[in-house]
Amino acid sequence: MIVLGSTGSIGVNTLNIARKFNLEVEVLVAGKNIKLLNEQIKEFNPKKVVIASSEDISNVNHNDVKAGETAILETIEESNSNIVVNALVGFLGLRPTLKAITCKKRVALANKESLVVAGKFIDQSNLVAIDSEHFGLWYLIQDKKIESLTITASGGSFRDYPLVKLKDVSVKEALNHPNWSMGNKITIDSATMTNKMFELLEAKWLFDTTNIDAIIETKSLIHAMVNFKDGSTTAHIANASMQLPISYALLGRVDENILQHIDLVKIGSLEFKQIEQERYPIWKLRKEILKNPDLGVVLNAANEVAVSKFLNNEIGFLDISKISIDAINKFNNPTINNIDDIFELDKEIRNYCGD
Ligand SMILES: NC(=O)C1=CN([C@@H]2O[C@H](COP(=O)(O)OP(=O)(O)OC[C@H]3O[C@@H](n4cnc5c(N)ncnc54)[C@H](OP(=O)(O)O)[C@@H]3O)[C@@H](O)[C@H]2O)C=CC1
Ligand SMILES: CC(=O)[C@@H](O)[C@H](O)COP(=O)(O)O
Ligand SMILES: [Mn+2]
Repeated sequence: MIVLGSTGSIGVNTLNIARKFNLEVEVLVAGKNIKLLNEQIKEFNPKKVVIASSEDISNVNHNDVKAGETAILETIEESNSNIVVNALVGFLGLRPTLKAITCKKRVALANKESLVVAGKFIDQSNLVAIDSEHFGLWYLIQDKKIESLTITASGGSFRDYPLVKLKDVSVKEALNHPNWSMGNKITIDSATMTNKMFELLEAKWLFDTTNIDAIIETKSLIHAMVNFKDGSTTAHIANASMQLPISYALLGRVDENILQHIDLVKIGSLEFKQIEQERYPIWKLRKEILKNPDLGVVLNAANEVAVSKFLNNEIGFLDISKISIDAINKFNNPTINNIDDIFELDKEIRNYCGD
């Protein structure tokens, strides 16, 4: 397989599954974490390696190392592997997703931003999403009449903070997710609830419905629920680990044990809450965005600029959602007729948001 983003949270979990099931790793793609990449090279012996910047090539212990986005695309094209795990973060993941599809490879897609911005142009016939909630939905959906889908949110790092404190929170506090250990960008997206907005769009494209909502389940043990026409609701319950969704994406079917079952008696109780707009202002956009999914391009670009500024201590936490909402108000009716329009609009919005 090809692992794009091998040194990240999903990348490392993917390699844990590759180790467990003895899967061959043909290509590793990473960014700046050369130390971890070298350890992965030693263990998995890939044929090719691609990194973000040519400056780091001499530090990589491999004789076939290339750098940059074009090298990622060429390497996908030249590889023999049938499966591409896309665990890159952000808009950067879109071109590799499109390339892997064009090359008729199976795409194990953690890079949800690909679907958020370009869902309507993405051929899903050989694509599996790696996202805990969507895995849960897939697991639950059966051949019965469905009324609606529900995904859960943890509520993120500031779920229990007094609202008045939110304007002064630090980057360190924002990166302290209550239940999941993930990369920085998605952890901030969880804290603003933008991750859940992305996931509604992701679900819209994956399951072809806008009859989908989210609620907070504070322990992240229930990942998704399906409400059937007959009045029953089923829930997907599993420990908070990405190893199960990744295993299914890589293997198709899993009969071995991957996770420990949850001991409900030990857990004792679960708590559910509404997603409140006062704490998560981005949630005001929910109906508008589901009605016009092309707005995913606007939300994604503005959010990427804002999250990067926040992580660099250039703006406060509450400014992230303000920047996204402002961009949605400004570009409220985008025209997207083809994939090139997405790249154009993405650039325009980044400019507008001061990238
Ligand atoms: N983490 C999770 O549990 C979940 C994540 N996702 C989605 O999966 C995707 C990945 O998330 P996550 O693993 O948390 O993110 P991380 O930030 O942990 O990992 C991102 C990976 O991309 C690499 N990378 C970044 N920039 C470049 C570049 N220019 N060229 C090559 N490689 C690059 C990083 O390299 P390096 O670190 O070496 O710089 C790292 O390997 C996101 O879209 C996220 O929304 C979805 C569900 C759950
Ligand atoms: C693990 C996973 O799928 C993440 O997308 C997770 O859902 C993030 O947590 P939040 O529920 O806080 O957004
Ligand atoms: Mn998720």
